[in-house]
Amino acid sequence: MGEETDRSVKANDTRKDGGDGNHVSEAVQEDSDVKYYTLEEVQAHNMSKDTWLIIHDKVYDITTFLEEHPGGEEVLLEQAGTDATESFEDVGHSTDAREMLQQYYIGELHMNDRKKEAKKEVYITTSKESSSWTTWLIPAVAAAVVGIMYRYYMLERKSS
Ligand code: HEM
Repeated sequence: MGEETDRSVKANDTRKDGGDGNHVSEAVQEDSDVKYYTLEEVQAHNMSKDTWLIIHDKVYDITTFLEEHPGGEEVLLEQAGTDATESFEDVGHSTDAREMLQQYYIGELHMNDRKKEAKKEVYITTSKESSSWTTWLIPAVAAAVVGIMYRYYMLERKSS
């Protein structure tokens, strides 16, 4: 496994990318212990003696788990070296199964190889916008004032 260790990109190894070392971003420094693997590297581990797969952009070495998998070794080998997120989710694995994943975690899929998720629409609500209670309270108070004035006006007219 020496080869992939050498090729794998360490999160804080920015100098490799031609950086001058002065521009190491804080976000990258935070998880400097995390190991990043390219899709190509993961794909190389596609056999029963050496089985990696990707689930939700995390890389797992499940070689020792193959025989233990309640769903059988076959299904895992079919996914070996690939992104198995969809198949994993399709089965509807239990919370226990999800917790088991941690034991086999070896790193993260490199950012460049991550599937671009459909852009999530993010709505930022400011105090001027609709969620504020003032949006309905002000018209309600205005309507009540107009109603009261109208009643007074009618009473006034009747009495004169
Ligand atoms: C390391 C990753 C995986 C772990 C830790 C894992 C774990 C488990 C566990 C604990 C179960 C028993 C049922 C449950 O608790 O949900 C199970 C069942 C199963 N798994 Fe996985 N699994 C993994 C990956 C996969 C993948 C990638 C596939 C699909 C290709 C798969 C297919 C199945 C199937 C078909 C069953 C049997 C479901 C049934 O009989 O109802 N698993 N798995």
